[in-house]
Parts: sequence; C-alpha cells; structure tokens
Amino acid sequence: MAPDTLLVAIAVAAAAAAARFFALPLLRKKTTQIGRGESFRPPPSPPGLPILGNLLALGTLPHQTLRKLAEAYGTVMGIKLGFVRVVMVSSFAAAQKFLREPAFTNRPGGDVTVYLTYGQQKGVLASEYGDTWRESRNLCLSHMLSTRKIQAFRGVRNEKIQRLLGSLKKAAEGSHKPVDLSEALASMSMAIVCRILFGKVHGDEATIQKTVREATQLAGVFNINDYLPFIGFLDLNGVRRRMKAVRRVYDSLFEEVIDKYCRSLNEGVKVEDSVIASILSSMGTQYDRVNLKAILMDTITAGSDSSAITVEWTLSELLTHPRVMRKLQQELEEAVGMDRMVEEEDLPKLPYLEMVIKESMRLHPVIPLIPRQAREDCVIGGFQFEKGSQVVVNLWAMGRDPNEWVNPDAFYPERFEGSSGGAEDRDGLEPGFLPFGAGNRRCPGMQMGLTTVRFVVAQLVHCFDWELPGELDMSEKFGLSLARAKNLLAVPTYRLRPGS
Ligand code: HEM
Repeated sequence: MAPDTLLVAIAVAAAAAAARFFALPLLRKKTTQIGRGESFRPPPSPPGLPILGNLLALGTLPHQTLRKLAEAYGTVMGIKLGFVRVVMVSSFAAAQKFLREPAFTNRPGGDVTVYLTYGQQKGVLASEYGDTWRESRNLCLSHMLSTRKIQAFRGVRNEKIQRLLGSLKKAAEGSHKPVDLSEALASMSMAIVCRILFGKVHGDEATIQKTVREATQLAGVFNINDYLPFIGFLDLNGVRRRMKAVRRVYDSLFEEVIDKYCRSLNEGVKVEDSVIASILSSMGTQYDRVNLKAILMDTITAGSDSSAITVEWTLSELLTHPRVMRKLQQELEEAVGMDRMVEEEDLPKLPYLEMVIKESMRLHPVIPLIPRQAREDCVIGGFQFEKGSQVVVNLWAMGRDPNEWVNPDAFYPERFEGSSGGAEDRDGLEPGFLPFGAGNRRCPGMQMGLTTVRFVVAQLVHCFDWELPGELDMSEKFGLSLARAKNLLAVPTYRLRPGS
C-alpha cells in the first residue's frame, strides 16, 4: 500500500464515522461473506482496526507481511480490507484448489478494472469469465501466443536481443563502467512486445515503457478507494487520477495504430506481420474496436515487464552466486562453444539453465499475488464462499514455504534436478510452485515469456562475464509485478573468442 496511507486513514476515520451510519447496510451486501452456513467456519483472521480492518498493516511489501501473518493465522486466512473480506491463500495445496476451482474464475473489479482496462466485458485480464473472455483469450493465443506464432516472431526476438548484445559489447570494450541492466532489459522487452503487437507502426517506446511501469505499479496498489468505496470519489491517494492518465496515453496510442493499419489494409498496402495486422485482416470489418484495444492493453501490460523482471532477478541471483554462474557458463561452453552466440535451438540442450530459471521464479515470482473472485457460491476446503468473494493467492509465500522446500530462502537450482522438464510442465507446476498461475485463467503467455527469458539469460551469461560494482541490494518494489527496488548495475566483459 502507498506510504500516504496514514494521512488517508486520518481523513478516512472522520469521513467513515459519518458515512458508516448511512452506507454500511448497503455495503454489507457487497462485502465478501465467509462461513455463513451453520456447519462452516470462517478462516482464522488477524485482529484489525475498526472500519479499516487490516489495511494499514499491509505496509509497502504486502506479500511479505501477509506471509508473516499466515505463519500465525494459517495458510488459508481471512483479512479485512476496509469493508471487503479477502481470503489469503499461501500454501500450494490450497492454492491449487482455489485457482482450479471453476467458480473462482473472475477477477475482482474496482478502480483497476474501471480505469486501467476497458472494463469487465472486454479483453482478457479483467474480463468476466464467459464468452467475451474466451474469445479474447483465443484471439491472443491464435494471433500471438501459439507455438506457431512464437516461432514466427523468432526473428523479432533475435533482432532486439542482438541489438542489446551489441550495445553491451561496446560497453565492455569501453571504459569498464557499470551498465544499467534493468533499464536495458526493460527497453529490449518492450521493443519485442511493441514490434510483435504493432509492427513498426508505433510511437515512442520510452513513453510506452513508462506508461506500462506506471500501470503495473498502480494495478498492484491496495487501493483504499476499492475498500472504502463511499469515499472513493474523493480519490484521496490520487490513484484514480493517475490511472486515468495512463488510460489516456494507452488509448491514444491504440487509436493511432489501429487507424494506420485500417488505412493500409483498406488501401491494399502490404504491412509487416504483427498482432494488429493479423487480427484486423482475419476479422475484416467485423472486429470490435474496444475489444481490440483491450487485448492490446492487456498483452502490453502483462507481457512486456514480466519477462524483463524475471531475467533481472535471475541475473541478480547469478551475480551473487558465483558457483551457479560458473556452472551455467560451463554448460553453455559445452553445448554452444566459445566461437558463437546462443541460438534458440540450443535452449533444449541446457537443463541447468532451466533449473536456474525455475529457482529464480520460485524466489521471485513476477506476479506475487494472484487475485480471483467467485462468480458463484462454492465450498472449498470446508469454507463457504458466496458469489463475489475475493481470494488472493500469495505465490511469493508459496515459493518460500518451509513445508514444501528444504532451506527455502537459499538459491539452489539443483533442487530441481531430475524434475520432469521445463517450468511449463503440468500447467507451470512444480511441487509447491505456480509461477504462471493455474486453472482456466492461468497465464496464456507462458510459452512466449519462457522462450524470451531462457534466450536472454543464456545470451547474457554466455557472451559476458559480469562484475558487480559493490554489494547487491536485493530489495523488492511491490506492484502487480514484483520488480527490483534498485536497478541492477554490472560491468560486462566479453568472453567469446574474438570475431564471434
Ligand atoms: C515470465 C513471464 C510471465 C509470467 C511469470 C506470467 C505470470 C502470470 C500469472 C501468474 C498470471 C495470473 C494467472 C492466474 O490467474 O492463474 C498471468 C496472467 C496473464 N498473463 Fe502472464 N506471465 C508472463 C508472461 C506473459 C506474456 C509474455 C503475456 C502476453 C504477451 C502474458 C499475458 C497474460 C494474460 C493476458 C493474463 C490474464 C489471463 C486471464 O485472466 O485469462 N503473460 N500471467
């Protein structure tokens, strides 16, 4: 939650005292109800403040606070955020049940849905489970995320990664100064996603990147407007205002690009392969413009930062674990040799790389908290949920659960030795490990995300030795995506044979 919460709370306490009398009966109907049936009990809950409940206790790193609370109150625990009750789940066994439960296939509404997406009837990310969601998800899969499309966009990935390697090589030949890897990875990832979505017809990538960062930051905020809706119109923390600004930037970008493509297609001008071109030419005049904008917004928000952040954390762990770095470099030397860079075909020959990436995603899940909402009444694990109940699965806590993992805080890729294959096996499942979620709403971009992450990590580790300028701060910055709090800086030295 934003640090301004205390100020907000003071204002809220005063407003709430008055509002309570009028608003409470109305709000109670909307509030999540747990354990209402006689034979059902509610999950244990930590005590909270009147009105605000546990909102203030979440702090700036809610995933960590919630893990601590779960140690005391259990891995299925109720918390109260203003007037909304939310069930927090932090064990693998319980997470499986909730994420795979057909009733828990909606996302909660609130400001994010209203201002940061095109609503619950459009797109994928925030869309209500049903026909529109299914059609939009299928459009994403067939025009962007299928195995065939991932192969088709391989040239794009290669071109953008080569550009990054070229600039790093230049830096390595130069003054032995640290490069900002966080920035470089974010730009590269954004360039890949923009090129795939929009072709060459798009605006300034730096502005889009800033907008995506702001969107993922805002989407992760425990937003007081959602939990105390009767004061939402005051927008005390300014979140709504910032969300509207993000939506405006996105919307004008999408309008411009769609217009350009429509003109080209109408005039019979050949356009390069891109998601927009592909959707527009397959649907002709039948396409729903708002739905197309929603799909673009969802994929750019969910798809660009996620891969960059995963690579960043993986490199951070490798740089602070020289034994693992050396072992991975050895694997690359044997599989690829020192005379050339890595190619995508090399990836299946790199089992240790796979273990390293899994271990990094276990400790640093890009999406630390997965939100879901019940679309009908259901009973799970002895608890009863009414339609509209909210559940949040804490992937970060699951990855560090001592009941699932030996020495859970240690970075030790060998723990995955002998596991059945890639992290995408069985819905992205390894015991205790769900980095892409599960069930009907699991991540549709898993294969594309993993392909990029594997390829970039392999190249950076194979082509360069890395040196940290000082001790590496591993603090996190909470948002919809869990990024590094401080950018990753490191000094590269080119390690392939000259001329390669
Ligand atoms: C390393 C990379 C990635 C990670 C770790 C990741 C993780 C996740 C997770 C945990 C969810 C929530 C799943 C659930 O509710 O069970 C999700 C949803 C989603 N992801 Fe990803 N993701 C990645 C890359 C991508 C990419 C590249 C795209 C597309 C370009 C993408 C598009 C989406 C979409 C559209 C959803 C919403 C699915 C729905 O609600 O039906 N993701 N992702």
